[in-house]
Amino acid sequence: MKTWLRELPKVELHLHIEGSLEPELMFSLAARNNVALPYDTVDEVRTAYDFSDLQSFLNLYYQGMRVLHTEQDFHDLAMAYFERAHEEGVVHVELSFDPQAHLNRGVELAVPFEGLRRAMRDAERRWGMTTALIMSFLRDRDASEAMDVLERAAPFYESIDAVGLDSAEVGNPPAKFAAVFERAKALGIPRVAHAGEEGPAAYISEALEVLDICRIDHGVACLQDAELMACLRESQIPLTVCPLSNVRLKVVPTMADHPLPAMIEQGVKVTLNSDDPAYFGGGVLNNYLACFEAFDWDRDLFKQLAGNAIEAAFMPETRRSELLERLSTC
Ligand code: HPA
Ligand SMILES: [Zn+2]
Repeated sequence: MKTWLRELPKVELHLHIEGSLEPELMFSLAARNNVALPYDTVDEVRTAYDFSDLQSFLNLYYQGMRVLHTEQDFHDLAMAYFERAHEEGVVHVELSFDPQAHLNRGVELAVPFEGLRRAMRDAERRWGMTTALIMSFLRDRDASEAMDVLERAAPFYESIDAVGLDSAEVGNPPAKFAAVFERAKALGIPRVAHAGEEGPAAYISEALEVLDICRIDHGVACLQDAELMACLRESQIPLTVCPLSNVRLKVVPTMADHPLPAMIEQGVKVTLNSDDPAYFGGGVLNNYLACFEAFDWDRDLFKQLAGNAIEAAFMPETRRSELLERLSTC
């Protein structure tokens, strides 16, 4: 099954590229850019990755990304991830990044855009891997800052496949960003948002109603609300679920407690993703394997989930047909 899962053509829809920064690369970029780290060894970094909730993770996530300064740094970060993903049988990656977390420490918008875009072109050339780019807003900062970033990103609109919403959820409901998402819609940019990770089911409903999103990131709180469940079942809006992330951030106590089986049983369109692979125990394949170990799912179910991700992806229809065809022969 492990070999079969590796060979299954997998699509990743929920990946924070800054969360793919492995400690080894963190040290080499720190040396390259003369950034002091509060750790002496790679092992010390890994030991620090013991989180009690989303905020305790975010503190280290924002600290770690301070080693990223140049276009080349963002390129190298993304290429290192694409190479690992390729080895895991991932054929399409939708990576999100947090421009505000870089702007706020003096790294201009063009730096991540150009570094990531170059890596995306290189991944396509080297492995035939297709990719999409999601520009995410930090929900724990003012909406006016997000609006400003959206306007300043005008030279890069051709490079943006969607906008997203991430960071500390509780107390920062989707409606706070209504105007920003309305502006993105007017610009013709698709929209996704984290909702129902640590926050309540009401945030998922609000994100759907107020932000007019086409995908929900996480969404694991949906079972709290029967009306929302009926809406998710009928609309078949995709949810990008990240099971290992949910365990590491104590959204659920263990894999065995994860709501994924109940969500699938009740007809919700779910996909499996890694979120922040360097911090949460691995990439997409490890998330598939963890589900196999916890739930003993059969090949048909994994094919259904991989197919959901292909259907939910931002990709040309020719590529979608090609991947669905490949999946059907697995
Ligand atoms: O898991 C996450 N949740 C919210 N924001 C994030 N930003 C990076 N990872 C995450
Ligand atoms: Zn996320």
